Amino acid sequence: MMFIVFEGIDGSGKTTQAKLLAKKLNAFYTYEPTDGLIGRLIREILKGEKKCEKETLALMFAADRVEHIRLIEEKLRESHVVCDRYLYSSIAYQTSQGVDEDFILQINRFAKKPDVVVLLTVDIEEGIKRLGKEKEIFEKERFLKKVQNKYLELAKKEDFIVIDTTNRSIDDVHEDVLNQINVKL
Ligand SMILES: Nc1ncnc2c1ncn2[C@@H]1O[C@H](COP(=O)(O)OP(=O)(O)OP(=O)(O)O)[C@@H](O)[C@H]1O
Ligand SMILES: Cc1cn([C@H]2C[C@H](O)[C@@H](COP(=O)(O)O)O2)c(=O)[nH]c1=O
Repeated sequence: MMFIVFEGIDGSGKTTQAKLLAKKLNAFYTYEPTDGLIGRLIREILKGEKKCEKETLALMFAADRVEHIRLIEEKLRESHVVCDRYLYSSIAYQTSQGVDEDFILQINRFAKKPDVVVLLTVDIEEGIKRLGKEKEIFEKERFLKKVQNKYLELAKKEDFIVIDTTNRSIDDVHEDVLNQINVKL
């Protein structure tokens, strides 16, 4: 069974594409931050309702992931798993916040390596337009530019599938995802 991860900046189309792929493969769809105890607290911080140090937030994402990996491993016994954000979100977003990369890698050293990572990119302005009005703390143009650059750096090192979604329909991107995943397998 395959563990497939979707990554990309806010508004790049991850949730849309991860759900379409999961449906196509009859796979289990899941996401981070999770709906668990720690994931719910993280979402309050992302909305700006609560505040903490950036290192504390990095630790919370890692703790949420520890819990999540149990579920992923259980599901992988019976089906493919498609995960909307994972470890690479921590590397891209938390280093862009100024957290030390080695610290992030250390606290995530338990993380199971995915079989395939699909990085969706988008023109930053288009991505922000797709998100509508309610903004979370990371949904700012300059910050997302930095995050996308970090993702592209990781993509080269880790051999991700990279698909640009700018000015492309959801169906067109979905076709591309299917074709590129087939090539990888
Ligand atoms: N290729 C596309 N063209 C136009 N709109 C799109 C495209 N893909 C997704 N959208 C729309 O953009 C919005 C955000 O999409 P989606 O939730 O999939 O992005 P995301 O990357 O998961 O965002 P976030 O990280 O903020 O959750 C949705 O309204 C979705 O329908
Ligand atoms: C897993 C993870 C997520 N983030 C950030 C990225 C996004 O801005 C939000 C999650 O929002 P989404 O709309 O559900 O995609 O959290 C992060 O900074 N670090 C992480 O590890």
